[in-house]
Parts: sequence; C-alpha cells; structure tokens
Amino acid sequence: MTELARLPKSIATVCLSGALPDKLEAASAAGFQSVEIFENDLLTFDGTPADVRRACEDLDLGISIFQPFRDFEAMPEPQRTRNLDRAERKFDTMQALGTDLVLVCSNVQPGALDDPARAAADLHDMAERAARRGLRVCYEALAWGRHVKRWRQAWEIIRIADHPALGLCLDSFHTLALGDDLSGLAGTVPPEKVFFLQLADAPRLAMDPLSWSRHHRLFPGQGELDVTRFLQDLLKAGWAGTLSLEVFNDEFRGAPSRRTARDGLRSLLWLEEQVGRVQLPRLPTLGGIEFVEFAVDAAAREELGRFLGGLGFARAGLHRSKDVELWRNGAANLVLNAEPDSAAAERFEQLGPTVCAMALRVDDPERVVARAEALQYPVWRERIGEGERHIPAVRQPDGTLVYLVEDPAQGARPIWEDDFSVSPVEDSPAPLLGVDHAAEAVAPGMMDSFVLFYRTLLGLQAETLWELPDPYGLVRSRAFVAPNGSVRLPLSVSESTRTGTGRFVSALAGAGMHHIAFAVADVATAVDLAAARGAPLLDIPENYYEDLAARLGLEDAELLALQRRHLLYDRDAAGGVFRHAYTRQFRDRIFLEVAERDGGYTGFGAVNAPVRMAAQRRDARPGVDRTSSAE
Ligand SMILES: O=C(O)c1ccc(O)c(O)c1
Ligand SMILES: [Mg+2]
Repeated sequence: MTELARLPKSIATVCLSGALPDKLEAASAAGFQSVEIFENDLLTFDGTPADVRRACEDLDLGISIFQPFRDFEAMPEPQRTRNLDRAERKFDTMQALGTDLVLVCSNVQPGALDDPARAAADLHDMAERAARRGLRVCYEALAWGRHVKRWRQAWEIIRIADHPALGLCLDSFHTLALGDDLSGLAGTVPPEKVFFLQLADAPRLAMDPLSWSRHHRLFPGQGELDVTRFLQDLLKAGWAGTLSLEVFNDEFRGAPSRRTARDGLRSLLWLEEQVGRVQLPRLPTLGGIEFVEFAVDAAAREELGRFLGGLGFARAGLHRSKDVELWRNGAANLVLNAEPDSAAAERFEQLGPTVCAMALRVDDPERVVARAEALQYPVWRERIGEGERHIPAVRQPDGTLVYLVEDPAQGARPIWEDDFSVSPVEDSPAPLLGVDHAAEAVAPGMMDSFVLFYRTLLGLQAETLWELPDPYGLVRSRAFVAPNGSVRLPLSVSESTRTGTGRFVSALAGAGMHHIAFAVADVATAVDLAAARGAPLLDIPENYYEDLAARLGLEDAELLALQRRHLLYDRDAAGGVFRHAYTRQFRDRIFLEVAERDGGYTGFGAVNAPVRMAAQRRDARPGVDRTSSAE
C-alpha cells in the first residue's frame, strides 16, 4: 500500500476540560494542527479574540473554524434582519481571531419557517456579506433541527443558495445517529463544497439525538457508530481536508485535557489507518496471556504464595539476576516480583501487593512496540542483566505494563529459559490450562481511554456492556476479546465508591487487575483439589441453586454437584455451558477463579456476577473471618 499524505487534524475546544489556554496547550501538545474555537470557550475567556489568536500562534495552532452560529436561517422578520446584524458582529470576532470559516447549524427554533427557498436566500445573504470580508460560511444539519435534520436537506439549501462562500459542514454524529450515511454524496456534492468535517463516534443508545449528542459522544473507535465507513464515503467522493473532532461528553469535560487530546489524536491516526490513508505497523496476532505479574516484597510474597498455593501454584523458578520468582500450575504462570528499583517496586511502594503487569503472547513484540510508538503509547524497557532476554512493554492508560512476548505456540523459545532457572514442579492431577480471562477495574472517566488502547493497539473487540448490581451500587462491565478468542479482558467501572469495584479503585488510587480466571478441563476436580489444599473458596448461597433449578431446569444430581462445590453455572442460547468457582479475596486486592467452558461458550458468566459480588461483600463484613490464605 502506498502511503497517502496524512490529513491535517483539528479538535474542537469543547472536547477538552479546563480554561481556554489549557485546552489550546493540550491540543498543541498532542500534535493537532488546529482547533475549532467553540463560542462558549471564547465568551468565558478573560481576554480578547486577538489574545486567543496570539496564544494559538505561539502554540503553532491554526483556528480551523469558529462555531456555532445558531438559529439563523428561515426566521420571519424582524429576527431575519437582526440575525444578519448578529452575523456581522461574529465576522468581526472571526477577523480578530484570524479564522475565515464560521459554522451555522440548522435552526431549532419553533418559529423557524419550513421554507428551503427562504433558508437558501438567508444563507446566500450571509455568505455574500462574509465574502466581502474574505470569510466563508458552512451549514450543518443538526439531527434535531426544526426542519433541517439531514445532510441532504442542508445540501439542497446550499445548492439553491448557490454562493461560492457557502458550503456544507458534515458531522458524522448527526448523520449516523439518524441511521443515515454518506452513500449518495459522491456525484451529488462536489468535494470542494464540503467546507468542513466533524468526526465523533458514540455508543448505541436508545435516546433522543439531542441528549445523546450533548452527553455521550466519543472519539472515533471508542463507540459503535461506523465512522470508518462515513469517512470512506467522503474520501471516495474526492474530498481531502481537515479531520476535526467534535465531542460533547460529560466525562471528557472532567478528564485531564492532555490525556483526552492525546486520545483524540490516536483515534484519528487509527481512523486514517482504517480507511487506508496511512500504514501503521500491523495489528498483532495474539496468543493468550503468558503470565501475570505481582508487585510484592518478601513478606507479601510469603502471604501471596500461600494464597496461590490453594489453587495448586508452586514456585517453579528463580530469576537469574533479580529477586523475581516464577510460580506455576500447568500452563498458567505467575511472576512475583520483589526486585528493588523496578517498575514493580514503584507500584509496590505506592499500593502494596497488587498486579503490576501482564504479558501477552504476540507474533512479533517489536512490531507491537512500533505500533505503540506510532500511536503515542508510552513504551517501557526494563533494565536487564547480561545474557537475559529483553522483554518490551507498553504502558496501559492506568500505568500498568503489558509485556509483549513471542508466542511459544508459534515456535518461539519460551522466555523462561533465558532468564530463570526453572525447576520442574509436580504435575497436578487437574492442571490449569492457562489464563481464561483477567479482569481489570477502571476508575470512572478512564474506560474510554482503555477502549481506545485495546482497540487501536491490540485489535481487541468490545463486547456488550453489562450493568451489574453490586449490593452498594451499579458496576458496568465490558469485555475486550481478541478476534481469535485467545485473550479476554473484562473491564469494570463503577461511579459508586462503595461497590467492590469502586473500593478497589479508590484503594489503589486508579485501576488494575483484580481478578484472574484460570481455564480448567474439569472444574469439579479442580475445586475438590483446591478444597483439599485448604483454598479459601467463596461460599454461594442456597437461593442461587433454587433459582438455577427453576431457570434452567437442571437435573437434581447435577444441581447437587454444583451446590456441594459452590460452583456457579451459566448456559448460552446455543447450549454452551460455563461452570466456575471463585476464591475469596486476597487482602481485598485480588481474587481467583477456575472456569470450565463447554460447547463453545464464549461469555464470562456475567449473570452470576451479582451473586459473586454479594458473596464477596458478606465475606468482607467486619467480624467475619477474612484470613486471606489457608494455613
Ligand atoms: O449540540 C449542539 O448544539 C451542536 C453545536 C454545534 C455542532 O457542530 C454540533 O454538532 C452540535
Ligand atoms: Mg457538529
């Protein structure tokens, strides 16, 4: 593929938090060439438009557009004349700002006339006045406009108006929210008449377009609208201009502006890749989770080791040069890192024993690193000893590391052989088959950064959102899954700080992995063995089994076998079955799960999560024995 020139990138100030100077700095630092100045950001700024112009010049930022100009067209007199006067005053502002383009969004006033010819005449007058000053006007259909809701209607008015200083503004949200698209643009609208393009994604919500647009827009790739196809259709029509992000989102308004701006730029790079404009280092083929790493010190390692021993993990190797141990059961590897002056130590100092990293098996680690660099995700390289393997890592949005290791299933030499002296451990009668899934709790406002990270860097696909009642609030959970099913990462987020997820996130001042599920071939045997080793398994109330019997009509014997072991059960529409059991929590930081999948089941037993969360809360009540390990 030949690399076409990258398209210039712009971001609306409304996407970012803070005062106008913060927004401008964040946009510039992320690498945008220009900004859309949102009128409200100018009105609330304590300085003149000329000051804004200078601030932008100092940051090497252009001003792509000034917006919005509302409720202009097709008004009866005397508003019509007043609106033209109002336009002249905005032109003054634009000239002081140093931008030549203004966005007029379609009229939402109940008094607006349903008269395309009048709308065209008004816009023609405005364009004529703009042109006298060397300015231009673009017209955008708001999905909730009084009469003009769709781009075809807006275009029809522009066509009738027929003025060189008047063009169309396309906004992916307004088009896609109405179930519309840009097919039919090519051949209808000359590409040079598309004066401006605004891009936004969104989750699919059953909601009126106005509320949906004002609160829930997202950057491309973070939501569920087909923004890629939208841009493809536009490029096919011969358009080549600036890609500008326009996102109204309640969480973005409160999030650090630099992080948001950087995510915005990443989303556009990804989108350009999607439409074939640029070639980033290819997405990896994933082969599962090779290990999960815990930050510990010597004492925490003792305690965690006892907890892990309950699930049959045993020390299987020592790092050649560092204070790092490999614990293993079957094909599941855990790394306990107590090395001072490491990324793990940094995390331990702040948070105590927690998961600090995971390692993904990929076809080519260095290619993932190159992709991360192209997408501006920070890369981490730990210092290594003589003859040791270098394992590159990328930082997730919460600062934890994702190591990238070559997939032994594709012939690579396992990493353990170079860096560890590995001793064989006794074979378990029910060995773990590996990590089935690993769940992370994410701070409110961080979910969308994770979505972008998993989707753009690793190519994981987002599954349906689950809303799960915890006894003390709601937990939202969404799984990210590799196309080949080898990696499954459910993420949960909770607005309430009283839920299990919320408590974990506030205790850990951010986010992190709090739950690791291991795959087993026979969960009943695995649980019996764990119980015999004294593993702290989580009790499930009898009511659960009553409901299970009623809901799924299980045989008495099967029900009893589940109940006796505190196993949870789920069945999908195609008859796939999931049987799973949980340990109690290790210091409120982590819990483990063993899970058996049969018949092509692809879920996570999400229906059982409320039962699990309630059981964990009972377990954590004061006065209840909370020992985290079996002695
Ligand atoms: O929500 C609005 O009013 C609004 C204003 C300007 C836009 O470009 C837009 O897409 C929406
Ligand atoms: Mg818009």
